[in-house]
Amino acid sequence: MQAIMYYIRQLQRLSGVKLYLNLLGMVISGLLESSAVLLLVPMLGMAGIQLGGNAAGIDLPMLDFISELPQTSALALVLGAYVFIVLCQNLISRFVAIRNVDIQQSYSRQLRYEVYGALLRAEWSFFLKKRTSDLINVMTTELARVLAGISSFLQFLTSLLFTLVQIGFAFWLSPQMTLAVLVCAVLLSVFSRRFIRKAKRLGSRSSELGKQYLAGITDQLNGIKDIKSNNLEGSRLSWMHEFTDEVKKEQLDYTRLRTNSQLLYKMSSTLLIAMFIFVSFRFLHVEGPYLLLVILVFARLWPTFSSLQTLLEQLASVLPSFKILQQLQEECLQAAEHGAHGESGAVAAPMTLKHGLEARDVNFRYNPQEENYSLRGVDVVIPANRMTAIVGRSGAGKSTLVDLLMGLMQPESGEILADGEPITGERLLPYRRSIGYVAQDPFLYNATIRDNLTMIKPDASVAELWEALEFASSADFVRKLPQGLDTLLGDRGVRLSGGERQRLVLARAIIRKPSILVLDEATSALDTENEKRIQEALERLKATVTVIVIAHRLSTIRGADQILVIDQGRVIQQGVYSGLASEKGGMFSRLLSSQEEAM
Ligand SMILES: Nc1ncnc2c1ncn2[C@@H]1O[C@H](COP(=O)(O)OP(=O)(O)OP(=O)(O)O)[C@@H](O)[C@H]1O
Repeated sequence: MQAIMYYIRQLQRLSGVKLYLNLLGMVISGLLESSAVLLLVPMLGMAGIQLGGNAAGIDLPMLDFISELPQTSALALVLGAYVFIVLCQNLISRFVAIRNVDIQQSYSRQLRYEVYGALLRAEWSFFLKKRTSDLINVMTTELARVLAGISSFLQFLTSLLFTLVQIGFAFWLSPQMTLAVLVCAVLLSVFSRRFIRKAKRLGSRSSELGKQYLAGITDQLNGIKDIKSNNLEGSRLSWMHEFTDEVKKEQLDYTRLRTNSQLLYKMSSTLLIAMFIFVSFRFLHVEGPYLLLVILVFARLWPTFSSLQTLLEQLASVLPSFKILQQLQEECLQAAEHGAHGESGAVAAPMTLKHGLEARDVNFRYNPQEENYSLRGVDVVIPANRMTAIVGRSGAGKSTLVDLLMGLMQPESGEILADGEPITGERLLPYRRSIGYVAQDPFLYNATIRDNLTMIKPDASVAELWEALEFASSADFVRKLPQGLDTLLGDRGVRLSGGERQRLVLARAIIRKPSILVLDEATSALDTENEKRIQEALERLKATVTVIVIAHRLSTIRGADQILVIDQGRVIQQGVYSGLASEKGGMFSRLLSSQEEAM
């Protein structure tokens, strides 16, 4: 309940008085509906059924004048009033329904924006610990369930107010009857608490199933090539079969729960009406009109209790989603990067690296509970406007060092300095803005080539776009594409080869004219000719840009000003290509000879 209240308070802050006006509108609508029903009393009276008078305990002096009118005029008046009240009630209902959607959609927009903003502000290590599919699940399914829950909560509040109005009317018609109905309702609600507890349990199961489904299906569709080439279709289908069976069971359980609780309310209402009529008739000897009143009070009141119960069950079933969303927001807040973009989304101006980067006695491990460190006592200086290459065996710690140098993660101990100052706090984002990065697995958005490039520099001119493409040796193939810069990439557009993707990502990294360019295996998928052209371009660039490359193909780093050799998280050799190659028995010369043997 605490989690629900957290989001309701947010909604209240966002919608302010509008929310209360809407609730008031709902109450007025309820009042009008009840008074329309109340008009049945004189109408029935005119039709010869005497509900008024002492027998039924109803006194409507304000309607006495009707009986003094000629019968036709009286009937026309009553019917006209009835139509007018129903019209007003419906107009208010319509207005309230539209306002409700307005309030809920504004809040939905705000909540999505807030949660996504919190996610984007979280540091990189937060994402390393999370499954992407779990985050997608929270951003889609769980968030939608929370919004549906808020809608149920507002409906619950409205129904509650409406029920109070109905109780007021019923009390006026017959206090004893109303009290009796209320006592029965309270007894039943105590008994129905187990339905609510069960709905909550089913809600948790439903959330867990949703999470599992998204994780499974994302994993399998990402690995579809592996599935097809290894002929795993059958086993994947049986996974789907088992999973859908679980979903079916869960849905059936929830439907059973809902229908059981509805059955209980319906049967109890029928039984109670029968009992009241029997007792009134047999022992209290009351008249027919009073019996009609019993039915009227029950018929108006009992469905509102029943709908309150349904709404409570709905609310209980989405309660776990409120907790999941709140937990994610709290985790994001704890993992927020210092100086991360504020609400306005304003971006920091990039810094220019003048002297260089330094890792000072850096130790790092991904999991503080584990003994193994990915980096140990790393002490290196990376001079500005030079090319530094990082080499080593697979799993040596190259990408980890680069991630720390980019300020994506913070060392467990030691410091990363840019021009002698730690890259923490307010300096982090301006520093990160000064970096152009090309990852091992180049990522392009499902958008046009132009959009992919201008995403990094929105004000880039066409000439600048082509300059970056020339640099990355991709201008020729982009020119040949049917729509050139406006060619759509990705699932719905052109599929590029691994090498073409790498070159486009390199063009994107360079377009901002970064002060630091980080290439993590960025030319691994290129043919020799394109790789050579990029090497030459990098050679020209390094006078003005600090270039850091991770390379497996050692032939590509001959021109590097400095090579760092890493093994088991330590920097074990440092120097220029020729010097390291001549250190016999060293790791670098061993890597070199194993590559020469492989050629
Ligand atoms: N997200 C992670 N969580 C836990 N351990 C990790 C994670 N990423 C890397 N490691 C571990 O840290 C060590 C260094 O990994 P890193 O990716 O830096 O190596 P690398 O030299 O870049 O390897 P490769 O050349 O294969 O990319 C490895 O032992 C690896 O298992």
